Amino acid sequence: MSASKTAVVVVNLGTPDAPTAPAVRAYLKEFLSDPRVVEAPRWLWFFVLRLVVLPFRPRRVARLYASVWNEDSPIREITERQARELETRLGVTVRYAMRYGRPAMRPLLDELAGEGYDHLVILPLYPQYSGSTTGAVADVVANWMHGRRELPGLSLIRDYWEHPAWVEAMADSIRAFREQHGGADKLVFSFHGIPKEYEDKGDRYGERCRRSAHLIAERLALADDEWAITFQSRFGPKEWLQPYTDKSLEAWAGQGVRSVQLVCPGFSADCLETLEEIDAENREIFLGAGGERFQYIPALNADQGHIEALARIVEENLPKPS
Ligand SMILES: C=CC1=C(C)c2cc3[nH]c(cc4nc(cc5[nH]c(cc1n2)c(C)c5CCC(=O)O)C(CCC(=O)O)=C4C)c(C)c3C=C
Ligand SMILES: [Fe+2]
Ligand SMILES: [Fe+2]
Repeated sequence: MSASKTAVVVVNLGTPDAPTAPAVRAYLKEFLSDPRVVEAPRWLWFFVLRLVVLPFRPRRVARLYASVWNEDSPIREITERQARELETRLGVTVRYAMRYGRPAMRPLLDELAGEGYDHLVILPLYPQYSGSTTGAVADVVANWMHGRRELPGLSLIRDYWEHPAWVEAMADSIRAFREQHGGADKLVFSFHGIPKEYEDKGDRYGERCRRSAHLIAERLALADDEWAITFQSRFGPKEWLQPYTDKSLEAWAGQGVRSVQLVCPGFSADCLETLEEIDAENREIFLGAGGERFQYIPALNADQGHIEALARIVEENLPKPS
């Protein structure tokens, strides 16, 4: 047999095709129907999704998407650039897909198999593993493999929050921002939340986020009172991981914290959740509650330091030459 032919597949969460209510509705229907994302009893969620969420949320969310949309959705534009730059750096085929919406994972896996790739390195672009994100990417790969006669070799990069190259890239990016703009009373590490119940049932995502922030803060030699961890993006009436980003900002402003810098180390690309929820909504909350200066430190996106870190992480997962 000839030497193995490897492709890297980078995957991010997903996004609608357009910033319009019908496109957002189609996207949210696919996304929120995944039991990895919403674990409510199926029969109950079937009705709540169709009668409560999908008739109302898409119109509001489409407006938010429109406020951050460029030629395309930022998360798709950035993921595409990341894949292109990673391919140049690695000298190995790198393609990208979205877990929900387009470009979808399954047709890409079919295409790669058809092109004779017999080893796939799957890199979900979530530094901290959660069943609701990376687990959902793994499901697609597992379902795709089910029943196939010829299987490729497979490396699934489960997470990389502890990898020194990634920690260093995060710290370098924060340091560079602070060298240019100065510091703030508080540096806030804001992570996307998950329902508290998922943690109670064994998802250790929250612990990974906390340890992740500690590693970055340690690298920046920050004192304990100079930084904090919060969780954003609550959805639905149940409790999510705490402390909440919006409530914390409000409370700090009331306690005399004048300036904050927010960074979101769980997001490898800027998207609706960082550009709108953090940089617009939470900015307004903090300044409205008496804060004086709010700065958002962008995600690592396609920065050279990020590409270099991802390349090193992938290299450790490439098959050894025979
Ligand atoms: C309802 C449950 C949700 C869970 C659990 C969840 C986990 C989770 N999500 C991300 C990353 C992203 N989420 C994004 C958008 C988004 N997330 C949810 C819900 C859950 N997320 C919704 C409903 C939406 C869509 C917007 C909205 O209707 O409010 C995005 C942005 C995508 C974009 O198009 O820009 C990202 C990225 C993580 C990391 C995570 C758990 C670890
Ligand atoms: Fe989300
Ligand atoms: Fe959000």
